[in-house]
Amino acid sequence: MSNILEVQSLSKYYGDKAALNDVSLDVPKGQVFGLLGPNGAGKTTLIRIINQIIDADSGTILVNGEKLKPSHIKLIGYLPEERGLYKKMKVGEQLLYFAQLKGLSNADAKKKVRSWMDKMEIWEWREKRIEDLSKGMAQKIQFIATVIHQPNLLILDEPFSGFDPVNAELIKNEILELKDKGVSVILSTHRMESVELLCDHIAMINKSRKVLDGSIADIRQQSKTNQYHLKLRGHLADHPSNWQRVEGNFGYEKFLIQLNGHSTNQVLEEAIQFGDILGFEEVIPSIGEIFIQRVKDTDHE
Ligand SMILES: Nc1ncnc2c1ncn2[C@@H]1O[C@H](COP(=O)(O)OP(=O)(O)OP(=O)(O)O)[C@@H](O)[C@H]1O
Repeated sequence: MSNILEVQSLSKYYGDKAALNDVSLDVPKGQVFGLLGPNGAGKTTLIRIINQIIDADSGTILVNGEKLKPSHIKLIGYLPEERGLYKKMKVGEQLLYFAQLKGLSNADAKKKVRSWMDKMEIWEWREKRIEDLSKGMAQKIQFIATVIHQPNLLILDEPFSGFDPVNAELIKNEILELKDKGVSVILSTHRMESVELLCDHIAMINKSRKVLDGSIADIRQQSKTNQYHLKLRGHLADHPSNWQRVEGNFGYEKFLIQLNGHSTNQVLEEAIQFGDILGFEEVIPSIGEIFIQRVKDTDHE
């Protein structure tokens, strides 16, 4: 599979403080790529360099195998964390303006504005000024402004902020629909449940360096620690000392068990003696848990 974006040994300093330190990553075509990291890690700096808002001190960026150049801006749709709409401008005019700015003809821009506004069921807002919209409504307009010119690469910085759960779901589905059409997406967010739902691949930056990179499936598999959850019916008067009780209500008890050289069958043979087994499954850390662990690990390195 080819990459839409390749970042090679990118560094950026503010004074003598590194915002990005020798960061390299490949964004595969047609995937949702999660760019994660704690506050101040360097994500926005990287995104701004890709969008040619600021320059790197060293390193290279390739878009579709070509060195980053001004004409690439039209291939990219960027939703910045700080939204930038003109407050006094009317919704319809504003979307037309953004579409034309990104190279669409007047006729094409009009068609696209109409179809996106219909799709999002907001055509009746076209005469409203941005300053008269709620935060969530304005976010919808900003999302349309980001995708209206049919970019090949979408860079979305916290795209769900300000949305209620219904609209967040709508935006999530739009992102997946765009992915189905072949659009590549870089998603930067602190919402780990969105990362699990949407991303195929993630990279994590901590303190200006890349500290994790891989497919979600591989990263979760590699983060396993040989632990299992065992659920038994009822209330147990006694249990082995190496079982850690993690939950117990509603007529069952749940334990965390570290295999420690035993096989899963051996654990189950022992468990049968304590009661009716309701469940037994491997503990696979969530991306949120992996994130926290990785930050702790690399903070101490
Ligand atoms: N214009 C600037 N001048 C000086 N330092 C800056 C500037 N922009 C960013 N930095 C510093 O660079 C580092 C990386 O910041 P950046 O905004 O890229 O982080 P981030 O990962 O996007 O964080 P967040 O999740 O909080 O948005 C931080 O230490 C920040 O203080």
